[in-house]
Amino acid sequence: MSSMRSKTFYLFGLLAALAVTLLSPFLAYREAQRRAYETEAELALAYARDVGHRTDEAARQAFVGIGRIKRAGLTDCTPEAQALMRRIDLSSTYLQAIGQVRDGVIVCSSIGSTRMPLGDRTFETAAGVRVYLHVPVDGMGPDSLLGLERDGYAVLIHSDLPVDTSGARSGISIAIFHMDQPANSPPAVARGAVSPHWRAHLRDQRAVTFVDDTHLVAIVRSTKSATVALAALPASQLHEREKANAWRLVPAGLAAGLAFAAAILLLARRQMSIAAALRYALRHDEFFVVYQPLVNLQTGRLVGAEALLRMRRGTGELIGPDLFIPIAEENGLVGKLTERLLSLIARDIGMFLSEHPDFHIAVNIAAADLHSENLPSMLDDFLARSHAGPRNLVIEITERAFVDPDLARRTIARLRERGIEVAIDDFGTGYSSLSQLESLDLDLLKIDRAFIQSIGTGAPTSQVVGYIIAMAQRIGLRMVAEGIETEEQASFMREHGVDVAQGWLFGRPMAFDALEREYLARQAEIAER
Ligand SMILES: Nc1nc2c(ncn2[C@@H]2O[C@H](COP(=O)(O)O[C@H]3[C@@H](O)[C@H](n4cnc5c(=O)[nH]c(N)nc54)O[C@@H]3COP(=O)(O)O)[C@@H](O)[C@H]2O)c(=O)[nH]1
Repeated sequence: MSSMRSKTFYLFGLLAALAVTLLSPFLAYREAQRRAYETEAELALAYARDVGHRTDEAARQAFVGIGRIKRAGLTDCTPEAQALMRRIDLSSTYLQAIGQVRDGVIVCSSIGSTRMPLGDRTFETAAGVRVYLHVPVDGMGPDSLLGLERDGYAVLIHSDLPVDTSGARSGISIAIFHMDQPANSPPAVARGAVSPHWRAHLRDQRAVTFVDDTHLVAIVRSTKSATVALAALPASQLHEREKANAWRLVPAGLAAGLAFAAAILLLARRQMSIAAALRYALRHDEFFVVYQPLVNLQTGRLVGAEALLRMRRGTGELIGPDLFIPIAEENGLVGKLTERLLSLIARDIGMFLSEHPDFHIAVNIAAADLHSENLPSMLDDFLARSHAGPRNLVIEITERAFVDPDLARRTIARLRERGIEVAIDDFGTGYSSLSQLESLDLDLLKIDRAFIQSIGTGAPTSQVVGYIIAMAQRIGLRMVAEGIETEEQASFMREHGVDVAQGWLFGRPMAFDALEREYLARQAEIAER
């Protein structure tokens, strides 16, 4: 069953690796397309904005010019009026001519007294501006000049000026529409192929980009005049850029995908090989136990030790419980490990516990142990073999192991009936609430290392340790502070009424012989005081 689980895990790893390998070129290609679109659309928008600015500037010059003549009150084609028209014309960059209009004909202008018919009016804007898109002038094409007439005056603008974006991409199409032109009518001014239907894509937006069959189109609405400017790049240029991006990104994506897939496979294989190594280690006695001192913070006495399992492979490689306990749990091996742990402790300690009834060994058990019917009898066996009393043993259960609180409560009750004390380990890292904690009927609470390390740092979690202590005191739990590394942390705990501490300040996990020597040395030191 357990080897079945690791095989399933490996199979999942294999499938995940395959999916990543197949997906990565596809995702890289999508990314190449996205980036190409982003770059080309940005470029088209820049052209459209440039055309929009030119259009606004041309309109501004036209209406400022007309306004100046009107304000001067020079209504007839007097020499002063024509001189003013010339000055306006010369000082503007977009106007070809400005003149006075009568019945659709310029009767005099900045370029003289030659009469110039404006031709057929194309449309009239809501603001009362008459727009002539094809002003007929001898020697110029029909679409060369654009006329704008208001209040009896007109300006002529060369149609190329607003749409002449120098240095523009080859194949670019540019157009200007007036908002008052009927839908689907051709643009007011255009360069290159422009579909009248593109304008409808803008709807109520300020700017829009889209791709149709032939072009990538950008349309921008002016904030200053009732016009929209459009720039369209050939779709073939977009596809060229997609291809260029894809040549760079797809191999990189594939390489990253393969590396990721290899990492998944390696992890899956390692999981499988650790599971296999665990089974082998159980058969070939590759486990040993180290003991970390538990010290009374008031007296300095060594009151117990936490037993911590280690695995040393035949190659000498040391594997820590952080790695093998979760894999043992996944592979249904944790019960066997706990059994081995207890028998190793019994072998290490000999008669020590029976000779030191005040000393206890703290043993970690996993969720599966908590739910196992065998646990109490396993502990009874251990106590009997060690000639120890129930007070010589403390069971540490992590908060995360309480997956089934009712079952946990029953097991805890069975242990406490025997006189074995039970501690909640790593408190604060799970989701136990105060009421849950109370209902579990525990003896001890181990404050997690993470909270201890935040003491004196000013981090938000540094407050939490005070709340945990107050809560434990309120429900009558004794406390053990784990991971004490500095004198400051130890003093904090002492001052806050925490009885027992564990951590590198007092000693790292060690062999039982070393622990025994440490115990005797401390006892002698205390006796001498
Ligand atoms: N179910 C079982 N779980 C076990 C068993 N043996 C260990 N474990 C659990 O594995 C986790 C890692 O344990 P370990 O690598 O042994 O680390 C312990 C200490 O070495 C470490 N520690 C102690 N003091 C300090 C310190 O001052 N600084 C620091 N950085 N680390 C310190 O903490 C670990 C003990 O933690 P805890 O048990 O929460 O008191 C760990 O979760 C073990 O519980 C086993 O046999 N079965």
